[in-house]
Amino acid sequence: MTVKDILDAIQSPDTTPDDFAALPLPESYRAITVHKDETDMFAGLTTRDKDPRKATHLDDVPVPELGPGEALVAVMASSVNYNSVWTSIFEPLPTFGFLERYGKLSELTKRHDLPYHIIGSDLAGVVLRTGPGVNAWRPGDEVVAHCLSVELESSDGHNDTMLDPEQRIWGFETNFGGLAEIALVKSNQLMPKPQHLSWEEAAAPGLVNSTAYRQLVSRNGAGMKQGDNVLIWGASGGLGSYATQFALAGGANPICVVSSPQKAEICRAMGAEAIIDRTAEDYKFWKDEHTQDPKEWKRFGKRIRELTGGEDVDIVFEHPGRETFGASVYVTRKGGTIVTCASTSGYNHEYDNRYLWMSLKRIIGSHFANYREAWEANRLVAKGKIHPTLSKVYSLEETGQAAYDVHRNLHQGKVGVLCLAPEEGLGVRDEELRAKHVDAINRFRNI
Ligand SMILES: C/C=C/C(=O)SCCNC(=O)CCNC(=O)[C@H](O)C(C)(C)COP(=O)(O)OP(=O)(O)OC[C@H]1O[C@@H](n2cnc3c(N)ncnc32)[C@H](O)[C@@H]1OP(=O)(O)O
Ligand SMILES: NC(=O)C1=CN([C@@H]2O[C@H](COP(=O)(O)OP(=O)(O)OC[C@H]3O[C@@H](n4cnc5c(N)ncnc54)[C@H](OP(=O)(O)O)[C@@H]3O)[C@@H](O)[C@H]2O)C=CC1
Repeated sequence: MTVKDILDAIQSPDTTPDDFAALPLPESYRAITVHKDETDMFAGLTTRDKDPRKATHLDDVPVPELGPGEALVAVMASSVNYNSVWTSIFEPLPTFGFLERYGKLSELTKRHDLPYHIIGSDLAGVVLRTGPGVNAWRPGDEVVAHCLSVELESSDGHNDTMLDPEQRIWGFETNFGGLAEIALVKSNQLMPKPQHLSWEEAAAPGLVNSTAYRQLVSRNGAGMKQGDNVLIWGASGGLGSYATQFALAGGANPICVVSSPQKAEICRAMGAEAIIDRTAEDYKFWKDEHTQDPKEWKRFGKRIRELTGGEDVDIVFEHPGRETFGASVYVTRKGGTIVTCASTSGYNHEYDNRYLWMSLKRIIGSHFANYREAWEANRLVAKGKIHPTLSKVYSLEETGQAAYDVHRNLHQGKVGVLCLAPEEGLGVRDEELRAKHVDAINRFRNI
């Protein structure tokens, strides 16, 4: 039995759930990994010069043992997220420390502590096997997986599963991730695959869509409402392309920050009107490595007021971090919210706290999404209200290049990866819904 037999079963319209359940598992499968004995390979290089193409490998790995509450999924397609960039440049920490810590939790979690880390936090595919105690899913189900892994043995996580002390991001802080032909997930990561999308389209939104939903829409995040002015950094990037769609679909007014006319055009095509090209307008929030320039914050704020008819922003959707955070705090309106989920340009932020406390602003930390939030975000995709922002698709062998593109900000929206799927465009089950939205689905393609 090889993965090819699994692919044949998936591609045959006659395969029944019982047939899937009876398929023997292969001994090994191909997966994108980083290696524990290579975590020092970039010593002395700047972050920019660390090259994911050098650290990622395509390895044959054994199929992991399936535990209670878990599922093995045949991965048709995945996508590159920035967390895989972090893993593959070993910043801010090598992810093997996370695997070691997880491995200490129980006999079963020891499986994750390996000298290789199979990365990737998105997938679209087909359930192959479910472990004891899984009743909601069965072999043959076409699924996507969100990336929240929780144990939920402590009471702490039972109001909001993101607060579980054993909360981890699958494929980043756990092993057996989605950039592979087979993945191991907990069954409470599974969600129905949107039927009008191909495998690679369905795999693209997952992580960023769920994150943007919690960060911007959910009451656990900024709780955006109709009419809010929302400043969105990187508005055509991974997170930003979903934040922009949520703002527009929710009756808010996105102010989209991008770095090229091409990206400005994509935002316009999504329906945004207020757009700032940060490169053309040449904002320099930092005079040097240690000193910010409040005059530049003010120039940026004036530009926002020009675009909004004199209003300041209710919400800033933050993730660039150190480079932009001072400006983000400054331009937020009295009583407004800065909601942050990342620090791409540096995690030691500086801002003038007078503008925070005197104007009663709030900074909210947000991280991924709980199952319910991920489910709601996926439901919006399945209903054709939010669309994938897939621009380019790579083969599994080319994942290093795909991660390099994201690291160097050469990409638009999301970058997809074909795992078992032999070509793009497969897996669409609802042609009618697709036809209704096909232009929006293809908006980011090949630009
Ligand atoms: C979905 C996609 C998401 C993304 O893309 S996010 C972007 C990518 N992710 C990242 O860049 C994050 C990477 N993660 C990290 O950098 C680290 O993960 C953290 C800095 C977040 C945490 O570091 P750590 O070393 O795991 O945690 P500590 O809090 O420093 O814990 C170490 C020891 O310190 C103890 N400790 C924690 N809080 C306190 C406290 N308040 N007072 C005293 N001690 C404390 C702990 O218990 C533990 O102890 P003991 O080593 O003995 O187990
Ligand atoms: N905590 C969580 O749950 C999550 C955290 N993240 C983190 O969020 C960050 C962004 O992820 P994602 O959106 O997928 O990445 P992308 O690279 O796809 O998009 C980010 C965009 O931000 C803009 N940007 C980058 N650097 C700067 C800067 N210095 N100043 C202003 N704008 C900048 C760029 O847009 P442009 O050049 O057009 O301005 C870029 O396209 C990453 O660090 C990632 O790890 C992501 C998902 C979940």
